[in-house]
Formats: sequence, structure tokens, C-alpha cells
Amino acid sequence: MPRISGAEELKAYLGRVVGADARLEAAAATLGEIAAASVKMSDLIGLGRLYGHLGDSRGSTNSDGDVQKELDVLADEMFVEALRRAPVYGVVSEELKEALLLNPNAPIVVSMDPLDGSSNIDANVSIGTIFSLLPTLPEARSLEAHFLQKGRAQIAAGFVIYGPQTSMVFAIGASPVEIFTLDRNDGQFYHAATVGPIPKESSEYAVNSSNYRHWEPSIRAFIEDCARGLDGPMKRNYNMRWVASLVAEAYRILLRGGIFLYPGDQRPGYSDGRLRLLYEGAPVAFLIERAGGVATDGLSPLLDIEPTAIHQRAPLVFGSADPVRLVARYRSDPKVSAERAPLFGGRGLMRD
Ligand SMILES: O=P(O)(O)OC[C@H]1O[C@](O)(COP(=O)(O)O)[C@@H](O)[C@@H]1O
Ligand SMILES: [Mg+2]
Ligand SMILES: [Mg+2]
Repeated sequence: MPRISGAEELKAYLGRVVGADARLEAAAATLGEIAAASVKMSDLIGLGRLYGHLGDSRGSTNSDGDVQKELDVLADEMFVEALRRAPVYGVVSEELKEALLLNPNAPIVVSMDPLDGSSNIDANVSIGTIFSLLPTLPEARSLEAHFLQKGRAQIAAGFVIYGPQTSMVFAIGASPVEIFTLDRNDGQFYHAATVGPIPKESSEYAVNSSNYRHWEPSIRAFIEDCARGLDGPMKRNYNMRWVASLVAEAYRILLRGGIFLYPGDQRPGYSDGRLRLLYEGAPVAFLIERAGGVATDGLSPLLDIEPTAIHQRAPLVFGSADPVRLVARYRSDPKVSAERAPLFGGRGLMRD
């Protein structure tokens, strides 16, 4: 049997799932352009220092005041160019202060983090590109207004991860989360897996625990209880993971479960954590829910947050249903965080 080309395979898949819906057709065409651009990104990232100092700072800052790396800016340029070729009305990018108008009359808008995990560029660790596709709003009075929709309104979302494998992980319409992996021999994406359901329980948590002293008591209590392992109320030994690339944590959790936390903390500017709602939290939450997991701001579903600004941050907790719901209990029930040891005694918190 001759091997079908990955582009055809991806297009055939998209063709099957979009049917006659014009917005989904636009979303499918856009995913095709993102996939094509990500092949170039993957090549460039694979060259690393042979290409140049991709991880060096440029002396400029992005929308949030973060110092931009060479690759942040290159990625932004490459993906904006790709989206110009797609039926996309406008784009919000982490690297652009304002929303950018692309194709008037197009039916969708895209929010993106062109390069996620910037601190890992020169460490040869997985990094990625995150994207969120929303329908345009007939009633919107400004370009920005199209982007200020709940994550639940997304018609497609996903990310590309540039790691040992380059893979595009996405869901479109009501379809499951799919993984297409790049075959570097021919530069084509091939279907690799359908994701889910994410296991309800897990023994892995991902958090930047160097922020422990800045967290509020309920988050400290939850992480302390995980770390107490079999001796604590969780009644299981945990492993901790922190890659510092959201795409890598999301990929791992989609495939084998676990919990990720980037809560708000007391550092100046971190009351809503670090991650951006439109192009980090919302697309990851879309995939996680679609795969049977749970994603919250620590308490409530992240996909129900009504954004008020394109670059706003939101606390993010996602992954296996049981531990994510348990974090909400720690946060909402003062007894759980303040008196947890006597309250739960020898009982396992997960099995109440
Ligand atoms: O350095 P910290 O505080 O642990 O934050 C790591 C988090 O920041 C991010 O790198 C933010 O994304 P950017 O690299 O796009 O700014 C996430 O990928 C990651 O989860
Ligand atoms: Mg990011
Ligand atoms: Mg980024």
C-alpha cells in the first residue's frame, strides 16, 4: 500500500469532521496553515545554535513586559504570515501589544502564543506554539471585542510541541483531541493517536514549587499533602514534574494524567498567576475538557471566564478530574486546608 501523504491525511481528517459548516471550514483551513508553518518552525528549532542564537534576548519586551527572545519574535512573524494566508479576520499574539487585523470579512479570529516555554529555548527542552480559534461576533464593535469570548466558544484549539517528536495536538468542532506527528523524513504530519479519556486519578503533580512561599494557604496545603505521600491524607506517593513549558506539561497530562497548577500568588503582578487566559489557559482547558479531564482557575471552570482584556492572566489548574476537583475543595472549604490532618485522619482524600 502506498503511504498517504501527511498533508492529505490531515486535510482528509479535517474534511471529514467539518462537514458543511463555514466556520469549521475556515478553522480547518487555518489549522492547515498552522501545521505548514510549524514544519518550518520545527526545522529551525532543530538547528538550534547552528541557526543562530535563538534563545538570546533581543532587548525588547512583549505585551506583558517579558523580555523577548530571538525565537519569540521569529515565531510570531512566521505564524502571523501563515494566518494572513488563512480565512482569519484578526490575530492576538503574546508578542503583539494590540490585536492585528488580517482579512476583513473572514469568519474566525485566532489567539496565539507563538512560542511557549521561552526559557527552554537554549536548554534543548520541549517548547511549542499554542492556538485558539473563535468565531467572529456580529455584534462586536471593535477588533478586540471578537477575542473577548469565553473559552467555551472556541471552535478549535490546540498546540504544536517541538520536542523529541514534533506533534500537533488539537480538537476541532465537537471532535476528539487528535495528535498528528511530523515525520521528519518527508516533512508531513501523520495521525498518531486519539487522546482520552484522561485517567481520573494520578500520582504526578506539576507546579513551580519555588513559589511556595508566595502561595495562599490552600495551595500550600494541597502541595504539602501531595508531598506527604502515603503518610498524608492523599494516601499515595506522588512524583513531581516541572518542565516550565506549558505545552510539555499539557501533552504529558493528556496522555497519562496528572495535575498542573499555576495558581495566583503574592508576587507583584502575579495575583492571577503567570499564564495568559486567551492563548494559554483557554486552549489547554479546551483540550483537557474534551479529553475527559477538568480545567479550572482553582475553583471554577476556566472555560467559563469572561475575558475583559486580550492579554489578561488567569490562574490555571488542570488535568485528572479527581485532584483538580480536590484543589477546588481545598480552596473553597476552609476546613480542608486549615484542619486537614485531624479532619481526614487515616482516610484517603480522593476516596471520600
Ligand atoms: O518560569 P515559571 O514561572 O516556572 O513559568 C513557566 C511557565 O511559563 C511559560 O513559559 C509561559 O509561557 P511563555 O514562554 O510563552 O511566556 C509556560 O510555558 C510555563 O508553564
Ligand atoms: Mg506561553
Ligand atoms: Mg510565549
